[in-house]
Parts: sequence; structure tokens; C-alpha cells
Amino acid sequence: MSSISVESVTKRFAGHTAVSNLSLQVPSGGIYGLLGPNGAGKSTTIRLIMGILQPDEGRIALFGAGGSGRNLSSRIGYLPEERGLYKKMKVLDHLVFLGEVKGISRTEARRRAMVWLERLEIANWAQKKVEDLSKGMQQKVQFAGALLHEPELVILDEPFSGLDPINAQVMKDIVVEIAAAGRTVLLSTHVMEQAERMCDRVAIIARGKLVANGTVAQVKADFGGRHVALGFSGNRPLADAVLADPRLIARMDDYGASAELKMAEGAQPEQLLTALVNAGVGLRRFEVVEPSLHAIFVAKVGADPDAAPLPVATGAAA
Ligand SMILES: Nc1ncnc2c1ncn2[C@@H]1O[C@H](COP(=O)(O)OP(=O)(O)OP(=O)(O)O)[C@@H](O)[C@H]1O
Repeated sequence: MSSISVESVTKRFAGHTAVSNLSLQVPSGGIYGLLGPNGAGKSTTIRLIMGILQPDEGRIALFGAGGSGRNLSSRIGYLPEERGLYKKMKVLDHLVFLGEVKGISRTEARRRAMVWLERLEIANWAQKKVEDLSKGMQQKVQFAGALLHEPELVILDEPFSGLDPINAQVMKDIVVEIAAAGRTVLLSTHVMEQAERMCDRVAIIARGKLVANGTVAQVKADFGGRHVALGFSGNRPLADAVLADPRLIARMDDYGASAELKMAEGAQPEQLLTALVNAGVGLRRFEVVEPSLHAIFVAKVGADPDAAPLPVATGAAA
């Protein structure tokens, strides 16, 4: 059974089509990644699923039946993209309030809230006003609020944005635990490396349309081709002529000190290795790899505007 079924959904805003004939099936259990560049329509899709917006065309069903996120909210935990807590409320009171809204008794909501605050390492802030917390801490509070009622479906819109690596790791561990317990997580992100490591299935959308969909392994297999990861240890400029040869290379993501490339049709990785060695290029890595989701994303939707800055190509040791 699908936890979420999106069938041929279109949503327009004043003539702009934010979501265009989109179909997705999010199965029960596991982590489903909704990936796409800025403005792709991820948040709009999530708002449609949550019933905050209504589709102009198409149909959305949750838990195998009709009904939007609005009237099924006790079964869903939702972290919206626009973070919003009542700034003047104390952290613990706020969580208790969110728990009570979802039908948990005050005592139980308080107990669970304290467990979450401990887990998220912000228990010392329980009696502080929300406005006294940093943005990242507020995000953790809101995340806890979305999970307090132990929902079977958790929908997280860019859950890791703005978090430092340590806090992102804490949140990631929790998301993985939720899925390991058999519950369903739908998360949106444009951080491909994270999606690749966490998600069982992904849908890549661009300009409101689906461009790739399936298990991470399927999406990689569909992309096809043979891929090689290179790391340069010296004489990088000597590689340029080899890497510009269309008989060898179909496309390349060049990071300067390293590169990921797709071999041209019919070309063998061994030919590339020979050509590089003959050109006198120093290599610290030469590996036939699966294409990364990042490479697939970039190939399908164009450059990822939020990707980490590329290392500067110096031609020197990596
Ligand atoms: N309420 C609205 N009114 C008008 N246009 C909107 C509205 N909501 C979204 N859009 C437009 O729809 C498109 C998709 O926006 P959406 O927020 O869904 O993208 P996104 O993939 O979540 O992007 P990001 O990663 O930048 O948050 C954008 O062009 C956006 O400007």
C-alpha cells in the first residue's frame, strides 16, 4: 500500500505552473526523497499532500484512501519549510501545546517533550522562550513537535537546511530510526549526497515535472553508462586534452582536484587510464563507480545552484 499517492497533479499560481502533471507513489516504510533545485515545486508538492493547497488537476490519496493531510493530521508529522513557532512561548510549553493539539494528554506530552529535548541536546532550554533560541535550535524544537505524537507518516520539508553538521547528524539519525521502525518518511532536499545515503527511493523534479523516479539503484541504472571517479595528484593540466576527447568522455563533473565522468558510448575505462598515464598525469584515484545522484541531478536538471563550492583547480596535489 502507498502511504502517499499523487496522481497527475497540476498546481498553478497566477499562470505559473509550479507542479505539472506530477505522479508519485510513496510506499509505506522507508525514506522517500523528493529532490529538486530551488523552485522545482518540492514545497508546493508537499503542501498539496498536506492539504494546505488544493490541486487544480489530479488527485492525492493518503494511506490508500481519499482524504488530505488536513483531516489525517493525527497520523502525520509535518515540518514545514517555513519554520514557525510562537516566539513568546516557552519551549516546553510549546511542545506540550503541539502534543495536545494532536490529542496527547498534557502529562504524556510533557514527558515525551522532555525525552525529545534531551535527545536533541536542548533540555537546558526547556524553560526559555522560543525567541531566545538560535534558528537551528528552534528547528530542532519544531522537529520534535512534528514527532511528538509518533506519527506513522513523517513529512519533512528541507529538514537539514541551516543546521550545522553535528545537528544535521542528530536529525539524520532520528530520521533513519523512524524508518527503521517501519514508519514512512518523505523528505525534500537539494543536498544530493545526503539523499543518496539516506533514501530508499527518490523522485527528482525540475520545473514542476518528474525527471527521475525509483529506488536509488533504479535511478542510477536508468541513467546508464559507465562512470569513473578520478583524483589527480599532480600535472592536472596534462589531463585536459584527454578529458576533452569526446571519443572517451561523454560528460564530466570537474572539481579541479577530482572529477566524476561518464564514459562515451563504446569507450572502456582502461582506454582512459592508459591515455591519462601516457599523458603523464599523476593519479591518486581511478575507480569505476556508480554515477552519484549528484551527477544524475546535474545532468538532468542543470547545475545545482546550492552545491558546495567546487575545489579550485590548481593542477597541484589534492
Ligand atoms: N503561493 C505561491 N504563489 C505564487 N507562486 C508560488 C507560490 N508558491 C510557490 N510558488 C512558485 O512555484 C514554484 C515552485 O515553488 P516551490 O516553493 O514549490 O519550490 P521548491 O522546490 O520547494 O523550491 P526551494 O528549494 O527553493 O524551496 C516557484 O517558482 C515559486 O515561486
